[in-house]
Amino acid sequence: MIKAGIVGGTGYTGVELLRLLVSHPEVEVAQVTSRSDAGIPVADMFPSLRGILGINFTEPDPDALAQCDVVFFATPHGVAQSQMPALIERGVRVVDLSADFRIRDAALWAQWYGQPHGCPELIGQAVYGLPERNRAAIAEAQLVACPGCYPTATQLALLPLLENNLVDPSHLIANAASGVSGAGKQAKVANLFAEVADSFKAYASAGHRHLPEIEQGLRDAQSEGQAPAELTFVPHLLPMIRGIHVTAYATLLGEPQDLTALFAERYKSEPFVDVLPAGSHPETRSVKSSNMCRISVVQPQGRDTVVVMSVIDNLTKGASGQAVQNMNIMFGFDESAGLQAAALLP
Ligand SMILES: NC(=O)C1=CN([C@@H]2O[C@H](COP(=O)(O)OP(=O)(O)OC[C@H]3O[C@@H](n4cnc5c(N)ncnc54)[C@H](OP(=O)(O)O)[C@@H]3O)[C@@H](O)[C@H]2O)C=CC1
Ligand SMILES: CC(=O)N[C@@H](CCC(=O)OP(=O)(O)O)C(=O)O
Repeated sequence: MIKAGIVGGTGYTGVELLRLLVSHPEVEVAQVTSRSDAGIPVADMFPSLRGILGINFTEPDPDALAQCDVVFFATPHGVAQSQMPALIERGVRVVDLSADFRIRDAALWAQWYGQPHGCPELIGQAVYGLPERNRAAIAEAQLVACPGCYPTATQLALLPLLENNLVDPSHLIANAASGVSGAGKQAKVANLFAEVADSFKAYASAGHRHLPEIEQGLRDAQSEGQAPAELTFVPHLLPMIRGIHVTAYATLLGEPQDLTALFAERYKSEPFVDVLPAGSHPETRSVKSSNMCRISVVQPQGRDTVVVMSVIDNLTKGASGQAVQNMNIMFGFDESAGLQAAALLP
């Protein structure tokens, strides 16, 4: 058994980590932090954990967290940058769910996140935690930067096309839609029930902070000599709690081929990517509370366009489930340990 700590245990990704880790066969949840609720039993805030987890929230304290084998940061951007170095120094392995270490260029990070990077010296150590691309490096890493929710769904939809140089990389498009839990638990008028429950809108269409992260991942997958991947990315807010649906569009180069078969071959050994039969339309409810990404590929007849749809749960494969998957890889556990549950339907 390893001891795990969670910094930011009261938020949406924090409680999703708790849900997954309390039934993980190799993990004891040893510390769960909250500055606002320190001293309160975790199960008082989350009654679904009554009788399952008997510890209290604590203040984030590096000395106490350093007793853990792994610490998850489920905190807003900027927090891991300041609190993580004390743990890295002491040999603790860290899985960061925030965007702090996802982008390799500190200046680019500062530009999109509106603040200077607080710990540029650790960026080079961080491994981008998309197992479908970086499994071997994740296994060796001390610091894993989990991908964002939109970047997970979008990259899994487009990577096979770019890895095989099958599409024009300079005109990629992704329309994405997320449930409201993607915005986190902190109170904001824009996320009130009456503001979101009966409406649908795009946001950040001129440039969302996930764009540089997605383009970095897509460019890493390209072979040398190709024009760098450029994406038009438009996120939308869906009137539901959890789930992401991405529809990606690209222009095919070369002769037509069976792209569903190509995607199925690419992901055949992946425990958490399911390529659906051609003509399917993946539904967010088919992945709700599960770590699965479901993908379908459409080739409209007589066109040189390919459309790829992908769905994930933003809190599971888009955040905490992928964080647990990364921990499993880092510690040599079965990659699916604690993650086998099927989706909640309907
Ligand atoms: N929601 C989602 O779908 C996804 C979120 N993420 C990322 O994961 C991270 C967490 O997101 P989410 O759970 O939604 O956020 P929430 O706002 O729901 O929760 C944030 C948590 O961090 C704690 N916290 C805030 N400031 C500090 C601080 N300075 N030091 C220590 N703890 C702090 C809060 O507790 P307290 O204030 O009591 O200490 C709270 O528990 C974010 O970086 C987010 O962008 C990634 C993928 C998807
Ligand atoms: C609906 C909503 O607001 N979604 C968030 C993205 C989700 C998220 O938390 O982003 P990270 O994965 O980078 O942490 C947003 O658009 O900023």
